[in-house]
Amino acid sequence: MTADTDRVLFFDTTLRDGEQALPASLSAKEKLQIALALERLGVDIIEAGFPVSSPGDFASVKTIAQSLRTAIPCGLARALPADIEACSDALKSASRFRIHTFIATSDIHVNAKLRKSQQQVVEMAVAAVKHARRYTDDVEFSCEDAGRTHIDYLCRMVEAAINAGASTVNIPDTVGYTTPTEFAGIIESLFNRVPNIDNAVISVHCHNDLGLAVANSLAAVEKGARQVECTINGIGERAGNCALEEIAMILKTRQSHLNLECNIRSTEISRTSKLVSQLCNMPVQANKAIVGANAFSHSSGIHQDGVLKAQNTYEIMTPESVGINKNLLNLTSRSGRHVIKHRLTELGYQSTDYDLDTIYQAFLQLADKKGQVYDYDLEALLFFDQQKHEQAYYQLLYLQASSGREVVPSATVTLKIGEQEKSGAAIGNGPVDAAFNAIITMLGNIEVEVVDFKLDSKGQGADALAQVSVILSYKSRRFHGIGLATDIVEAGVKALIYVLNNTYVADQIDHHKTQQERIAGA
Ligand SMILES: CC(=O)SCCNC(=O)CCNC(=O)[C@H](O)C(C)(C)COP(=O)(O)OP(=O)(O)OC[C@H]1O[C@@H](n2cnc3c(N)ncnc32)[C@H](O)[C@@H]1OP(=O)(O)O
Ligand SMILES: CC(C)C(=O)C(=O)O
Repeated sequence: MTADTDRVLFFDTTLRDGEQALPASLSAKEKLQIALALERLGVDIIEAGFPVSSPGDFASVKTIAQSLRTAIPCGLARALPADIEACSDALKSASRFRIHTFIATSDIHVNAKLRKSQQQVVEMAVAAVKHARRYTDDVEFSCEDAGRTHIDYLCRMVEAAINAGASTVNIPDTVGYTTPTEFAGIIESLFNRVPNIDNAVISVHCHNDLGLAVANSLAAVEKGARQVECTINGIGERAGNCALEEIAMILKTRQSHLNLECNIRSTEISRTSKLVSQLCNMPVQANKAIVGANAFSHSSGIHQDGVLKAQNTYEIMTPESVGINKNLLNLTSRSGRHVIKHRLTELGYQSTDYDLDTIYQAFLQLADKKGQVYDYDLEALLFFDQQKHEQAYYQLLYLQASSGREVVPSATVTLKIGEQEKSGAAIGNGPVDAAFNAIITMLGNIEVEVVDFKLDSKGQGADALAQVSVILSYKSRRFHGIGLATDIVEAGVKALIYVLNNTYVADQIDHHKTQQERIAGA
């Protein structure tokens, strides 16, 4: 395969380099599922495995080779006849396929690992490429650890591999050692010094040991490399490989600057990333570029306001472009009024339904306690609007409750009742009961009876808001009140105070009526 000058080929090695580093191996069915997803994503070449390594890998490379329609299947082989033959056997049912053979070229690897001379390694490389060419025209040769290889020897290797028939020559930064300028320099030197370089596509395969895999791949592409080897979510040996989604979105987002194209259908990125993450049991960090849970979410008021006014203030690409439905505006204590209003509008509330400042203050208090505030929290705040009792007759000033195994539950409560402050303490069969007993004792000769108490969780998880609903019997009538808090005891006490205020208001109305009747009767 040859590359257009302005097109970068995507060689995905999720199933080979990525799979090497998994905590548990993938089943053949899972590998096929990933291969088909990669094809749908628009990957040009899929490295499906290392056929000589095990019967299982051989079989799964074979199945993938039989199943792909547009992507070219590829297998990896050391510069050894048996590896190359296994590769060819696994791939040969495909109408076209690539054999990828490699040998290390850095002094460290040649001397310490291969224990051969440079001349022997060149000879092995040439023999391997020629051997692979017996089975296919599409042969890729890699100079393992090229990033740490002396440039003169690297030029010699690349020239020899191309002469032997390699149509793609890959320059791996196997241990992620180089910096972008250095790596760009290596690629530039190869283009300047290798006489037959135009007869092959130059590829790069960068590892992420220093977090530079994507930067190094981009630097190489800017110097003329036209194939990038990458993996979904950047998985791979040690710190992983160049992340496909990142390099693809760089090419797309900065197209006018780079003038390069690729076949990747970016709207498939999110789906493919999730599939690989799930099947490989490799969670994606939230702040990972492109596919992290936070990649298209905004959490601070100034950003949220900006994005609501014009999305491109804080988004250089749209979530839709990578297959994500829409951005997320997280409600936290760093959020501002604009986003609260926006979210309430989305939830169907009109600005006349609430007082924004009041809701915002309640939201901040909750956000400081909870961190993230969800839609259901916001609706609960709006609906129950605890603030309306701020000037009420009964107000909660202090609450402390204790309970536990082998502990007698007790509570201390301070209330403002009219103009007076009153405190009380009591025990109960639980902390809520103790707090209720403390309050009811403080009421003196006002006789109330709790006839119903219901506890509900507003939201999911252990940090959900507690919502308590209390029905009180007072003067043969029933009164209802609701309380909402992150703390169950506080929610209960708030509900009781709410309902006590209702009884107080009822008394006032009765008193007013009696007075009116007296005036009318006089
Ligand atoms: C940079 C990379 O990611 S390269 C790919 C790495 N991936 C893998 O290794 C996964 C698949 N590997 C395997 O299943 C096994 O390692 C096998 C089947 C390939 C080999 O297994 P074994 O024969 O038991 O050898 P082992 O893995 O212990 O050692 C590797 C041997 O290959 C040699 N070797 C390493 N690379 C090459 C190469 N490119 N060409 C020829 N020989 C090589 C080593 O020098 C060593 O040889 P020695 O036994 O003469 O010392
Ligand atoms: C086999 C080669 C391409 C490799 O995986 C590496 O050098 O990291």
